[in-house]
Amino acid sequence: MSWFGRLTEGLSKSTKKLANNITGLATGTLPLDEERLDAIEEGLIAADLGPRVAARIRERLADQKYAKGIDDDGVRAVVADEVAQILAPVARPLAIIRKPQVILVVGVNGSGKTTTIAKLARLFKADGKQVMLAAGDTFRAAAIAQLKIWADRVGVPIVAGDQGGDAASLAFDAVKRAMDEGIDVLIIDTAGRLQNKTGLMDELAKVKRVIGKLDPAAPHDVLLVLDATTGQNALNQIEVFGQVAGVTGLVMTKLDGSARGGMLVAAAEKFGLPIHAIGVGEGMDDLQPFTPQDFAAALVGTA
Ligand SMILES: Nc1nc2c(ncn2[C@@H]2O[C@H](COP(=O)(O)OP(=O)(O)OP(=O)(O)O)[C@@H](O)[C@H]2O)c(=O)[nH]1
Repeated sequence: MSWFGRLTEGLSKSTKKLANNITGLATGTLPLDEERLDAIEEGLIAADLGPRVAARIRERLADQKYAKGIDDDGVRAVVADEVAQILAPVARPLAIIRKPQVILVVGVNGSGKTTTIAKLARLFKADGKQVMLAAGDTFRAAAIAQLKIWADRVGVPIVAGDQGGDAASLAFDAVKRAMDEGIDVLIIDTAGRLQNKTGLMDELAKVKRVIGKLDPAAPHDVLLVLDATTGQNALNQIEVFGQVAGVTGLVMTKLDGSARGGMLVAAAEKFGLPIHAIGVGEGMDDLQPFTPQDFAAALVGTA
């Protein structure tokens, strides 16, 4: 199946929810009165697009241009167009422009961090880059073991230590090795214990400080992996990790398991952070960069 096909299929729960919320509110040739505009705005909020995006769309629908009336397809077209406009500045693949480019990957446990690292490694490798992984979640033995399995499957080297080891010194060793071995992209996993915010903050700050000794500009990217099924909670995570780790970009996983895909639009509008890739399934090919128009058309069902 094509990426667009997988995107459409993956987003189907979110599309259905959005359609249910805004269909039948603009029938006939009547102008959109306040009541209908209210209902559409509420429907968009209930589909997780967030109050600010909903208000923007309402404003456009209330525009004089539509005074003669608009039908459901017309409403959908406006929603899709606005969504595409909001996503346009943030839908950006992660560009590899340094050598080595050091990417720190953060996020709570279970968000899809490990598999995202593997999928990104595969994408970069397919692009001809030399990729290396570092098992920086030294807190859990399972995280180290999992990342080793993925490194093996993707066919890239990995720097790993023992459980309980110092994440910063492991990251330092990995950056050093990447420099010595002419690696293009180093992807460093990190622990995701959000429940212990101070510990996490200290650890991430130390990792950044220590690798900064080898390359003051490193890490060049701090990627936050978010689980779309967590809805509003994902927005909170952007705030918390933004403060703790200085997030530079997002990857949103599990859009296929969620009816809350509208949240990606809310996140884009609220934070303006680049969204480098989205995940719409468990398969290795199910994580990809995306185009705003395709995402909007798939989400709103105008494709
Ligand atoms: N349906 C679906 N599942 C996904 C997606 N991305 C990741 N997963 C699954 O989510 C589960 C958790 O992913 P991991 O990569 O292990 O998550 P993690 O954040 O590293 O979790 P821990 O290793 O437990 O910290 C796995 O079963 C993945 O296959 C996605 O886009 N869609």
